[in-house]
Amino acid sequence: MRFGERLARVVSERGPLCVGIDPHPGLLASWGLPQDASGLERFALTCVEAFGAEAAVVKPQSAFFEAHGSRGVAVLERVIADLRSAGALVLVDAKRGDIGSTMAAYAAAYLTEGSPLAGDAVTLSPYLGFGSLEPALAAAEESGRGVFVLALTSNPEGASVQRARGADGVAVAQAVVDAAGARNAGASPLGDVGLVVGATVHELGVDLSGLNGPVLAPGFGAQGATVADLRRLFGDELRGVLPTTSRDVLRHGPSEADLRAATRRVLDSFTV
Ligand SMILES: O=c1ccn([C@@H]2O[C@H](COP(=O)(O)O)[C@@H](O)[C@H]2O)c(=O)[nH]1
Repeated sequence: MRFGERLARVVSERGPLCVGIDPHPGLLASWGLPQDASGLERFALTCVEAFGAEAAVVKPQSAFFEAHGSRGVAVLERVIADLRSAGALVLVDAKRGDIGSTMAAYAAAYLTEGSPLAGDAVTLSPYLGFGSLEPALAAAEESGRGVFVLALTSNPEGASVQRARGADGVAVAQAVVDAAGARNAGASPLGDVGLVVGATVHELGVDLSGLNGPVLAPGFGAQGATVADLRRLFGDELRGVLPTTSRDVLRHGPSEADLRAATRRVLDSFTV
């Protein structure tokens, strides 16, 4: 089954929430864990136990695993496998983007069946040109996986690039939306090429009506966005919108029960 189909199914079963696993050094400290790969592993596996069977999508942030070197990457590989066994879709947040020939190697790592770093989807940066992502888009299609391409990121610095207009007058972010929509044309219920649109942005300023794909909306809690922002940006019809939060749930650890309860509270806030 394609990624868009699997996503629609798991969201209908579990609700529209993505929870991030972001093992910040400060969180390791507040959970009473050592600042090494063993602390990282304990942190991440606690998350798997707490919400791997709750959240529709879980998003390990690759940077925090890479920061621990090869042992950290080995932990990420285990986390990906364990989350998939728990029934969550795994979105590896690695924000890869490079010239096409190098993208092919990233595609082999993150989007190819049998690779230990391949979850269900990966985040990509289109700022070497959307066309440079072609090897990843092709690999995702081939293996039934998905991608989430940065369109409007949640950080304030993103606007200077993403809101800029090309010679044709079209904003860079709108061009990304349109390119993603073209890849998703005709797919049902959702295409496999999603976008990242931060819930913190002041106004949407792009037309998502032709996307026909999922939208990952980061920025809740720690970055200040609220459920009201979600409705303001995307309207009451949130089909395909996947709010994501990391620290706002993770600060409730290390108790698995408290992490699970926080996950449920956040999900309820989106669905009431
Ligand atoms: O525009 C973007 C794209 C990705 N992120 C990532 O999401 C999480 C957010 O963590 P919080 O603790 O909920 O702030 C993090 O991994 C970011 O790298 C984003 O925030 N904005």
